[in-house]
Amino acid sequence: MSVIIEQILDEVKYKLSSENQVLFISICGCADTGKSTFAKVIAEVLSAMSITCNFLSTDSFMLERQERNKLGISGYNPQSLNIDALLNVLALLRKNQTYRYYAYDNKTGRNSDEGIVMRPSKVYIIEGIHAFNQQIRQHTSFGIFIHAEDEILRKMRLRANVSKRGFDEETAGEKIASEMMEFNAYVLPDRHYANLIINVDEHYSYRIA
Ligand SMILES: Nc1ncnc2c1ncn2[C@@H]1O[C@H](COP(=O)(O)OP(=O)(O)OP(=O)(O)O)[C@@H](O)[C@H]1O
Ligand SMILES: O=C(CO)[C@H](O)[C@H](O)COP(=O)(O)O
Repeated sequence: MSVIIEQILDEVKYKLSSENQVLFISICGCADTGKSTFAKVIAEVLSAMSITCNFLSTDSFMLERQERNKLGISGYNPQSLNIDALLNVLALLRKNQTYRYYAYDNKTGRNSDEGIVMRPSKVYIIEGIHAFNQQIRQHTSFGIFIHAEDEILRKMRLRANVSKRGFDEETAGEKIASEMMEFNAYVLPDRHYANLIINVDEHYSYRIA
């Protein structure tokens, strides 16, 4: 992991010095591959080096779970994303404006009522299953895709459906097959846009692909 973080740090430092503006990094990949955990680690390491960094999940701009279920779509379906709201936020952040957002909570399937204030920073990490959306890509300078074999992705989802989402063992596996079909159709093809592809295993061990 530390070698990967070092590579990302080098890239961030280079981009910050050459682009001289707010830097957006994106982290994309299948559900539960550790994107938000990875984003937090990068943000902490950068902050420790006095490079201010915040992160934002595209989940916070998706239809809530109940609405997706009503439409019969998973989060991977682009129809689930409020792209205009997300683009407005990126425009605000680029102008160094403070922004309050309502984070999506996988346990409740809803956005939290309590806002999180995001203060201006030099680097923003946009992480989530829509982080490589075509219109988001226009704003990002460096894209990371976290990937694994299909079987491992299913295992991770099953485990997180219990531990992170609080589903019971019986319902935990119900939607995985249809969700994976939408992941393969809508998200996976965009991995080609990544500057860095990282493979993850079921123990959250990361290596550069
Ligand atoms: N390095 C790690 N070591 C151990 N467990 C981890 C690690 N990274 C993530 N996890 C666990 O795996 C689960 C998924 O992680 P996380 O929420 O970061 O994934 P994600 O890709 O952001 O998910 P989402 O689909 O909500 O975007 C969580 O329960 C988290 O605690
Ligand atoms: O959208 C997803 C997959 O479909 C992602 O897992 C996202 O984190 C939100 O999903 P969920 O409502 O299933 O917790």
